[in-house]
Amino acid sequence: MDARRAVPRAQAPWKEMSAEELEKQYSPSRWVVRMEPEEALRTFREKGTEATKNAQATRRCQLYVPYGDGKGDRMDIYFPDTESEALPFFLFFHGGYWQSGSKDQSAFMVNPLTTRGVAVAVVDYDVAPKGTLDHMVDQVTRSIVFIQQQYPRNEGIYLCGHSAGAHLASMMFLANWTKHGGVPNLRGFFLVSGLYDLEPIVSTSNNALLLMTLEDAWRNSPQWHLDTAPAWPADLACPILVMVGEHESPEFHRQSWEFCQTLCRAGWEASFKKLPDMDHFSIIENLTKKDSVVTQIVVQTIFREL
Ligand SMILES: N[C@@H](CC(=O)c1ccccc1NC=O)C(=O)O
Repeated sequence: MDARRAVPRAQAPWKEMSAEELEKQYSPSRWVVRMEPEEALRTFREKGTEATKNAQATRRCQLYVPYGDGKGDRMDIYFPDTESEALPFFLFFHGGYWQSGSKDQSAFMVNPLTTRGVAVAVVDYDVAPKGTLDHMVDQVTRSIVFIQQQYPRNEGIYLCGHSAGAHLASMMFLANWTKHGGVPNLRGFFLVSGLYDLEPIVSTSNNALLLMTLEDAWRNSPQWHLDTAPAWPADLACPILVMVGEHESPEFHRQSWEFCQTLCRAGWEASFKKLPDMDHFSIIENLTKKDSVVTQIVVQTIFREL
């Protein structure tokens, strides 16, 4: 084999795929083994909605908190029973390919985390077609600065994103915090089933509402910009967990693995975790259970840091 051809091929297997195969690789529900795709999506929405209703009925919370002037700049904050502002904060950014999902169906982790003394903020952002990728990245940045300003005594801000939300959280490695008026006390990242190179998605049906150009995809792909990112004021030792389910497509595995390697090369303390038996949706559904592997990983990471 010609070695000069072998290298780029090995780096971008998706470039060799048919349109049909690419579409399948970037359709997470088609890789779920425990049920049919439609049922997996419906179950995920139902469990998220139920967990949110339950969280709002049982926890001390503030709903529709504005983190900016935009109509969509809203978050729900859930608190532990202890009346203190010196808490760790866990910020969750939902998935849905930047075009669906909302805070109202995403409060999966509230009960297990607030019980352990962690405040949870579930953040809304303007999904497409209303919002562009750049706007969503800006909203996520502002939501984090807002928490830092509201709770300056926090014991660490932990970001968790699922899928498209993991992408938005990972864009924070490129953020210019001084421009946004404050350096947040970021202490850890949980990147679940995320996308870090958006170029393959441009030519899939996921782009029909998003309408991102190749240039938008490039600008918003942390995989390609970590080396040249502005120096980060936060402690580089903060843990980053890059997680993916066993039952996800080879492209989702590759995206997580390669991003984790890029983070490590850039000096971050990143680790890759393939969760056995999990798929794109069950990973997050398991955050409702205090004893699940994924909840344990989150809790142990937060409390090891404190
Ligand atoms: N059309 C997608 C839906 C999807 O990917 C998704 C749905 C809910 C929450 C996260 C998702 N994925 C990425 O953001 C699928 O085939 O599964």
